[in-house]
Amino acid sequence: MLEGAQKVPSPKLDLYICRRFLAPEACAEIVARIDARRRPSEIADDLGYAAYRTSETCDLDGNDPVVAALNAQICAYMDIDAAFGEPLQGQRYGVGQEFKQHTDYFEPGGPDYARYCAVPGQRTWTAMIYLNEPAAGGATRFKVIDKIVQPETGKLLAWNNRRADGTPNPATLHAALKVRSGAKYVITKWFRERPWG
Ligand SMILES: O=C(O)CCC(=O)C(=O)O
Ligand SMILES: [Fe+2]
Repeated sequence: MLEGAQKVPSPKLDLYICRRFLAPEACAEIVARIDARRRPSEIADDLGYAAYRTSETCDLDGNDPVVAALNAQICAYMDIDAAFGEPLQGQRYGVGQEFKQHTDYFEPGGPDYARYCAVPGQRTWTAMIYLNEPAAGGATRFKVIDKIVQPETGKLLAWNNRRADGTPNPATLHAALKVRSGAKYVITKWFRERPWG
C-alpha cells in the first residue's frame, strides 16, 4: 500500500505524501472536467459544509473513461476495493476561497452520522490529489501535527481518519487555506467501512 509515498513523521496520525502520483497531462484532463461540472458549494451543498467550504464542488462522472481510470488507479494504489469508495469529487477554489478546519469523519452519534453513515459506515481513508499549483495560497494545513502541505501538480495526499483502535482520529483536523492568487483544483476520494452502495 502507498508505494513510494513518504510518511509524515508523527505518532498522532498516518499521513502519506506521494509526489508526481499523476502526470500533469492527466491532471489537466481532470481540471477540464471539474470546470465543466462545478457548482458553488453553498447551493448544492454536500453534508452541510456551506459555512466551512466556499469552493466549488462537483461529483465527477464515473462513466467517463478518464474519470473511471483515475478512480481505479487511486483504489489500486490505496489497496482498497473500489466498492468501498465514494464517487470521486472535484473542487475548485478561486481567490479567497477555502475549506475551514474540519475532519472528514462524521461525529459518531451526531445527526450526520445517522444520515450519512447508516449504510456505508464511517469514512476510513481520505486520498486527495492536487491537480495544479495556485499562484499563491491554497496549502492544506494539519494543525494538530503542525504540518502544512503545499499544492503541487499531481501530488497525492492520503491519511487514515481512524486511530489504531478504529475510533475517529481528531489529529486529522485539517483546513484548505485560502487561495490568494490564481485558482486551486483538487480531487478527493473518501473510503468507507462498508460498500458505498
Ligand atoms: O483542498 C484541500 O486542500 C483539502 C480538501 C479537503 O479537506 C476536503 O475536501 O475534505
Ligand atoms: Fe477534508
